[in-house]
Amino acid sequence: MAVRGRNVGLIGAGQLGGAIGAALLRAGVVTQGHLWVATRSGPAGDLAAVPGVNWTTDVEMLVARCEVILLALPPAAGRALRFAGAGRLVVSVMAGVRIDELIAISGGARVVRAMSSPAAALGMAYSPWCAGAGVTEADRERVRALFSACGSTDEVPDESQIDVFTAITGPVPGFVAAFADAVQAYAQAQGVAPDVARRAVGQLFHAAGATLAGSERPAADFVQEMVDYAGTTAAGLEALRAAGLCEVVADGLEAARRRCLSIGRPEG
Ligand SMILES: NC(=O)C1=CN([C@@H]2O[C@H](COP(=O)(O)OP(=O)(O)OC[C@H]3O[C@@H](n4cnc5c(N)ncnc54)[C@H](O)[C@@H]3O)[C@@H](O)[C@H]2O)C=CC1
Ligand SMILES: O=C(O)[C@@H]1CCC=N1
Repeated sequence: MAVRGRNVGLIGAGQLGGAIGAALLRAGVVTQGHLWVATRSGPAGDLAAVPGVNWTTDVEMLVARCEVILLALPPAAGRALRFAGAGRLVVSVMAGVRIDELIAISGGARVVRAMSSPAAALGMAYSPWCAGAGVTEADRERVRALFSACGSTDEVPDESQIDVFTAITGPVPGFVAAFADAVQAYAQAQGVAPDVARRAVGQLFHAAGATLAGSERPAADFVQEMVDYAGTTAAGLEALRAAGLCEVVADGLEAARRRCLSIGRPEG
């Protein structure tokens, strides 16, 4: 295993860091006793209940002991951080913090800018990543091992794509919850009881997610099949297209992507 037996340091154990830490331990990518976690105030979140985690508030001590450092702090706190990370693999999941900033934070060149999501706790996150120039092939294997424990993962060639994925796959349930809420509100407006509407929407998105995730086919194929079927759903899909669904979704995701460029910065 590319990471097994090595000390891994996690800075930040909140919504995302806690989910990633739990995923690494559950998958055995990091063995008990080899996970060091730094927070502002010691043991925190779900990880606090996990045996064998080494807790600290001393980032430098964590860095001194660990070969791989995961940064899961808020962007502003991350940008303010400095540690002696030269010679270590540093992997960040902080929104908007660029590779050049990670080099300044860590003092090293083996930096990876990534994105993940709290779905890592379920082993269902999507974790894209972009490697800085100092990252070796062995480092790439370690990054794949870390993020395979969280769900699925891809290396991308251009770090600007990490902003795109911060918008799309960072939040879970994220924008899908907004669509589900609209569906539930429609059902309730038609007289369906809230608990029935909620159960129906939960099952719908569970089944739809499993269908889409279990196929290599583009989602457009599934849409076209329903249009070609020319039944009730086709009428609804035509109405959604006419109302500009794709454009509205793109506008929302673009607003989130643009926010990546400013979040946690003095002007942001
Ligand atoms: N929550 C989410 O759904 C997602 C979050 N992210 C990114 O993950 C990062 C963490 O976000 P969350 O987990 O939601 O934040 P959070 O607020 O839930 O947790 C932040 C953690 O960082 C620790 N921390 C803050 N400053 C620190 C410092 N100076 N030294 C050591 N520890 C420090 C806190 O003690 C806490 O454990 C952010 O950069 C965010 O953009 C990315 C994708 C999804
Ligand atoms: O909304 C946020 O800022 C964080 C980063 C991506 C998902 N959640």
